[in-house]
Amino acid sequence: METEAKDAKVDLEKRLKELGHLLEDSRNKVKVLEAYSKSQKESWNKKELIFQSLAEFQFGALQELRLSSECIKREILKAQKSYSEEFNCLGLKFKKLSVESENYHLVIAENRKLFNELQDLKGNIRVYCRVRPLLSGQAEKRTTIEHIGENGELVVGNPSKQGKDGNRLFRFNKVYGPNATQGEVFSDTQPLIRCVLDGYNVCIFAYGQTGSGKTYTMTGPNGATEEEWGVNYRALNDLFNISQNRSSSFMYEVGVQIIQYSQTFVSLDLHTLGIKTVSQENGLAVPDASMYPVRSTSDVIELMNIGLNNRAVSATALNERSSRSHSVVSIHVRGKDLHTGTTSQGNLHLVDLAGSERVDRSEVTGDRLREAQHINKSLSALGDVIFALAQKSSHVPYRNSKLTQLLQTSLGGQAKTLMFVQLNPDVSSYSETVSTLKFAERVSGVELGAARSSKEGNIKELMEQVASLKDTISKKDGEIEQLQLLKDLKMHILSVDDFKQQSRFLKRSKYSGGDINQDAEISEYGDGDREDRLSDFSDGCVSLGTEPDILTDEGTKPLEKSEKNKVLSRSIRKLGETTSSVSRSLPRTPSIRKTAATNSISVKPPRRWQ
Ligand SMILES: Nc1ncnc2c1ncn2[C@@H]1O[C@H](COP(=O)(O)OP(=O)(O)OP(=O)(O)O)[C@@H](O)[C@H]1O
Repeated sequence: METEAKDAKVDLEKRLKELGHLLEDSRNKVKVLEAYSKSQKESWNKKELIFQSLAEFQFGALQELRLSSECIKREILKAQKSYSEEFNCLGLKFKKLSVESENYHLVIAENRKLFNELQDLKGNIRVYCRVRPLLSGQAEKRTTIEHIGENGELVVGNPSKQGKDGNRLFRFNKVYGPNATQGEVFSDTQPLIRCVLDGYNVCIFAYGQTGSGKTYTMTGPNGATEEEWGVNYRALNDLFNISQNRSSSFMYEVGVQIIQYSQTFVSLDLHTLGIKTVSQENGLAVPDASMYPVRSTSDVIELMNIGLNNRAVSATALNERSSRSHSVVSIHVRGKDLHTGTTSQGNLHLVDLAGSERVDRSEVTGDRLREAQHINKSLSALGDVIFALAQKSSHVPYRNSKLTQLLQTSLGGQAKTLMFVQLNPDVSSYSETVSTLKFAERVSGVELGAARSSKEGNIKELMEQVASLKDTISKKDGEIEQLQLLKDLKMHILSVDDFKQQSRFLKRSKYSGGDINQDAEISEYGDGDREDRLSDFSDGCVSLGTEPDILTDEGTKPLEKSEKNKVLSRSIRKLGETTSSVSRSLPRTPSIRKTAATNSISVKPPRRWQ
């Protein structure tokens, strides 16, 4: 038992020791845990502080946000208010605009008419003279041109006579010196292009000795840049640009015809002249006389280039690239007014004539000589045709020729014609220069007789026309004022209608215990006053669009129909007087007639042209 007790004691001591170790371990663990929890606590405290400051910061930011959102709300309300005010204002302006736009088309039509009249006043044949510069090979030579005036004067000096005795003065509508650019030359032609779109025929010729710059003026130099473009390209560009700008009110169809009068035609008699194209003669792929629909300048240029490349050209001693044929580019424009449905047809003919030449100087022989003689013959025939037509002679030579027919349309009163007279300033060309100028002087002299008399001799007639134009403008102003008044009346009547309704409502509310002051306020606008104002308007005006009731002194009851009609007819009569006096005072203009069979429009020229 003692042994057992000893063993048990040893066991117990052993266990005690183990327990002591365990206790020690636990104490250590407790210490570690305490340290850990302390550090955790510290970190939590730190985090708490951070959160707190963050929360404070966010709270502050929130406050700021709230303030700014209130500010924004206020701003939005303000903006909304100002928007609605602006919308109201815009609405009013829009109303005004819509009224004005109704008159816009009338004003545009009037403007077009006045523009064409202005062109008429300038005469239906204009002759512009262009002196080309001396070319590099001619730089040493002397010029025959002594003076170019601002108003179309040109003085040419005879190189074989000394001093002023050899000088000769010519007068044209305009003379361009050697430094004139292609753009400057076109600027005076430009107004005529608009006429084509307004249904007129316009014919632009270039005439002059070989090598004097006809092709340069009409087309430009070979491979021309946009700056160097001649009248043809610029005219087409303008034509398409203007038609594009008018596309909201007009629809245009443009067709092009290119006719090359080849050199052989002159050997046929001009009597039997048919349109012969190079293609028909040489089997080349060039446009014939049929019409090609086109949509843009480049379409036309493409066609013209094909024509140009195949134009009969050859070198003479005077021009290394001389045109041996007449070239006519005809642009046919059919327009339709989208508002009225009326149609019009205008044509633009661009004619580059073959150069005239003195056979001995151009050193041509054989076939070329025959050709030159034919060209000269055809140009002198052209002169005869122009004079016969311009002088309204009953005997027009070469009546059946296409060129004569073209000229007939151009000079016969329905068209505006422009002739570029080209000059080579070189002294050796003096005699050709003088004969060209004499030809041009005859052309401008014959037909411009009328135009010039309106410019110089008949200043009185011109003054009268200007005065009547001014009169028309002031009448138009009056009309606009009337229209404005009508608009005001309409607005006024609408507000009176509102007022009527309001008044009825308030009267009703008076009996049902409405505000007496309000009624007193209403009666201040008394019916008599309203009637006065209305009768002021109804005397001078007629209603636009929907017809408002015309009020009697009861204010609410419309006038009897007959009475109303009386007021209206009085107003219409008054307005009619204004418009008829406007139309009476309008100067003579081409009248547009609708032909029943074709439903197309023919433009009757003013009498001065016939
Ligand atoms: N205003 C100008 N500025 C510069 N060069 C010009 C001008 N006018 C003509 N020329 C030049 O003069 C030469 C002859 O011009 P162009 O071929 O146009 O004459 P043309 O009258 O058409 O001749 P033709 O009747 O023989 O065809 C060309 O080399 C052309 O480039």
